[in-house]
Amino acid sequence: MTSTKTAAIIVAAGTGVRSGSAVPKQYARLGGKAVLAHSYAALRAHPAIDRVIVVIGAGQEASLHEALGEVEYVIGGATRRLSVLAGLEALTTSNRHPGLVPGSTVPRDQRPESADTSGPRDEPGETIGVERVLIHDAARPFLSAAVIDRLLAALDTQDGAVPALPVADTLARGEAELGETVARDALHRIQTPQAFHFATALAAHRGWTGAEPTDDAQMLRAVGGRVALVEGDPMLEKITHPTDFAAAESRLAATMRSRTATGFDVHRLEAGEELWLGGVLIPHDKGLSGHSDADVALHAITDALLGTIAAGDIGTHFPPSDPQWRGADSAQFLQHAASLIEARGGIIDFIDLTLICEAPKIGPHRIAMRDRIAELLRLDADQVSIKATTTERLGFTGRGEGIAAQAAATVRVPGER
Ligand SMILES: Nc1ccn([C@@H]2O[C@H](COP(=O)(O)OP(=O)(O)OP(=O)(O)O)[C@@H](O)[C@H]2O)c(=O)n1
Ligand SMILES: C[C@](O)(CO)[C@H](O)COP(=O)(O)O
Repeated sequence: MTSTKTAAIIVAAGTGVRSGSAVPKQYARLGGKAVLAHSYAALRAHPAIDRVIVVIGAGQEASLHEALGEVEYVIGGATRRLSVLAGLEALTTSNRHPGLVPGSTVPRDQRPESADTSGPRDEPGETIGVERVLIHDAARPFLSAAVIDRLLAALDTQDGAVPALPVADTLARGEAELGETVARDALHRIQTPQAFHFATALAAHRGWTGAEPTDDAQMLRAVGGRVALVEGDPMLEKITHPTDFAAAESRLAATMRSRTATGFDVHRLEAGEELWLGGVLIPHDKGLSGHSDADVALHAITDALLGTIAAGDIGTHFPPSDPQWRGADSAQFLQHAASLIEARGGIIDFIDLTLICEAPKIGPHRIAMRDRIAELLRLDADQVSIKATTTERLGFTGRGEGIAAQAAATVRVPGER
């Protein structure tokens, strides 16, 4: 039994018709990663949120995996409301396995049309202690911790809370001809995440019989819930139309600061060892010895990544004296460094690696290494560069006693907001 107090649902099951994007807009790239990856990272990184579930469309599993790796998800429905309901129902179960499906607590006639109900579930009616839930559009990628803080604070006294922005333009009715002007003082632009006490949100969704709502807060109000308005954020604009992507890129660029750092590592070549380089096993008469699997390339890149956020070096996080790292796969060190950057809202832009050795020849393995490093860091292949050089038979690399690697990493991290 888990004890989730505050959970988040990201609805990402839409097809994004209005965006004109070739792929559903939540999987389109923004600042080097999927739109959804920004929303997910923001919720995952918040210390008060202990469970995040993504609601995806049927058949979007591969896109989700490419964007986020292994995460908890559920299949949504034909409308945003039904997708939210699928997420809420999933939170009534304790099973957190990726691919979790909605539980049997949903009356048959209220189940999301596309929901697969064949998977694991808990007993009907069970709730597992989720007290608060944040419901967020994947299509609103730039979510700050400050907005989440304001929403959760408002839940101390209210049933729900939504981020709101004032309306700056004159508002009027009319079709082709201008009709009456609408007073804008009491109007707001409502964003997500929308925060609720879980049981209230679940009841409101399960019992909904009205016309298709545009958000969750109006469903809360329909059952008598009080919903607070908290200060929204212009960064939280939803990506809806084609021009919104360029606007989002500009907003992102304005808040991010570029950082570059380097990493350097050397390991000894010895007979009887495997040769792991760049996450690839390379046939050679000698292999590298030392910390973990001694993948000098991944170690140099890990140090470069850690350097971009001033988070020490590989030894700080994985001390060589700790026996648990003996023979370990260095891929986990690389991914740990990437996860620290992601937790700070950072984006990895580019990796450049130079291997320094007389043998083996790196050329035949360059593509495999590039693709493996890109896969581990969830980058495109053209964001990873691999070069090699000899030292003209000079020094320890020239004598074939060891291999050296130097790496540079460029990332963008959020500035002050
Ligand atoms: N059946 C649906 C429809 C929408 N959404 C999600 O709800 C959020 C807000 O909806 P919207 O911006 O309207 O997204 P789409 O429905 O994908 O866009 P469009 O209406 O242009 O097709 C998006 O993150 C979208 O993925 C969902 O989970 N399930
Ligand atoms: C939920 C929402 O983002 C709040 O502003 C909005 O209502 C979604 O509307 P859409 O028509 O589904 O994009």
